[in-house]
Formats: sequence, structure tokens, C-alpha cells
Amino acid sequence: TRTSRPQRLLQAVCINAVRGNPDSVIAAIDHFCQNQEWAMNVGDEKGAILDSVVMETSPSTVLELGTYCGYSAVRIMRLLPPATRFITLEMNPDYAAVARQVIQHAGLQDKVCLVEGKSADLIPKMADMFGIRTFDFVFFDHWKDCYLPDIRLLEDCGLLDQGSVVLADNVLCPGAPEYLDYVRSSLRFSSRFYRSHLEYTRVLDGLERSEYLGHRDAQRD
Ligand SMILES: Cc1ncnc2c1ncn2[C@@H]1O[C@H](/C=C/CNC(=O)c2cc(-c3ccc(F)cc3)cc(O)c2O)[C@@H](O)[C@H]1O
Ligand SMILES: [Mg+2]
Repeated sequence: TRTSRPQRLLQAVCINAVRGNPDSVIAAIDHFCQNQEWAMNVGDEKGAILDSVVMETSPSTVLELGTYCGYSAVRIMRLLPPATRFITLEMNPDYAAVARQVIQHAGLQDKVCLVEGKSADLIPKMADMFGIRTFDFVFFDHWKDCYLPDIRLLEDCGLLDQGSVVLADNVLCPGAPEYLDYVRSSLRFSSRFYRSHLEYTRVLDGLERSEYLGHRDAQRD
């Protein structure tokens, strides 16, 4: 096929969403994925949980791993006050290009900082590149086998502070078992699971919210 699924998703946004209206962009993507083609956006059911965790955290600095088409970036940014720093990392240039246009259609292009590259390469550069000391809120929605190495990397780079919240998508489907074992057994995190469903389906899935408790030692046995 000539166009990719992200390009067809972007087309649906351009046709059906009102420029400058983030909620209409979210609705257009959800409609496209429910009625035309499934795509791996966090979706409306898990998206509502994402919204509530963002709002209760009221973060000053936000990091997202795995922009894809920009759906969760729009969901998060539409809730943030003007001064909030929002950084999203995407390794695939084609997806990044679609995401920039989706975010622009929502009118949020001045708020987004979309960096192209791999999380493991970029996380150690966050302080130097953006003068960010710590992130108050981090959303994991990239390759599931990167969740564990990347939360360890965030800790090692000192990018998590006491009270920082890491919210991870898909901990049941496709699943991130090693990540779950780690955050649930570590004395440095307090974790809780939000039961939900895989986007646009009835398949069980959920989000894990892990709050950083500070630099402690030891593991829970
Ligand atoms: C280390 C690194 N650095 C930077 N960008 C990175 C990166 N690793 C990946 N990315 C980027 O992030 C997105 C990838 C997201 C991966 N998400 C999923 O695999 C996923 C899959 C499903 C799913 C569930 C049931 C099924 F039957 C099929 C699929 C649902 C989901 O919600 C998912 O998130 C994609 O845009 C990729 O380029
Ligand atoms: Mg996901």
C-alpha cells in the first residue's frame, strides 16, 4: 500500500478534527482506530486513567518514551499549564514526522519538544540538552523490553526525585513482566496497577503507576 497506517491516521485527523482543538484530534484518532484501523495508541479508556494520573501529579516536567503518532502526547499536553516542560522521544523518523503533524493540528506545536532518537541514547543527555534535573512524570509506551532498562537508566542518571511518578502502558498486553517484578519488589518504588483494557478491544490490559520513594538500598525479599 502506498501510505502507512500512521499516514492514514494523520489523514483522518486532518479530515475529521478541528484545527487547534486537542479533544477533536483525540476523538478523530479514537474513531479511526475503532472503525477503520486498529493502532497502538493508548486509547480512550486507558487514556482517561492517564489523564487522571497526570492531573493528580500536576507535574512541572514530563517525559514520554515512544511518541508513535502523538496521541498520548496530545492527551498529556492538553492538560498541562503553559510553563510545563514536555519532552517526548521517538526513534522512528517516519512516526516522528506524523506525530509532529498530529500535534500541530491540535495546536500544541509550541509546547512539544519531540526528540528523534533512542531512549537509552537520549536519557543520559536530558540534563545537558534541556537543563532538566528531574522528571515529575514519565510515561512509558515504547518497546516493552525497554521498560526495565530505561527505568534503571532514569534512576542511574538521577532523573527521578522523591515523588516522581512513572506510568507504564501495556503491563498485561503485550506485557512487561520483568519490569513489573522490578518496580513491585523494589523498596525505591511504591506501585499500583490500574486495571483496564487493550485500546479499542475487550482484551484485559492495564497501567502500572510507580512512585519513586527516593534513593534507598536493598530489595524487598
Ligand atoms: C527505545 C526507544 N526509543 C525511542 N522510541 C522508541 C523506542 N522503542 C520504541 N520506540 C517507539 O515507540 C513506539 C513503539 C511502541 C511499542 N508499543 C507496542 O508494542 C504496543 C503494542 C500493543 C499491542 C497489543 C496487542 C497486540 F495484539 C498487538 C499490539 C499495544 C500497545 O499499546 C503498545 O504500546 C514506536 O513509535 C517506536 O518507534
Ligand atoms: Mg501502548
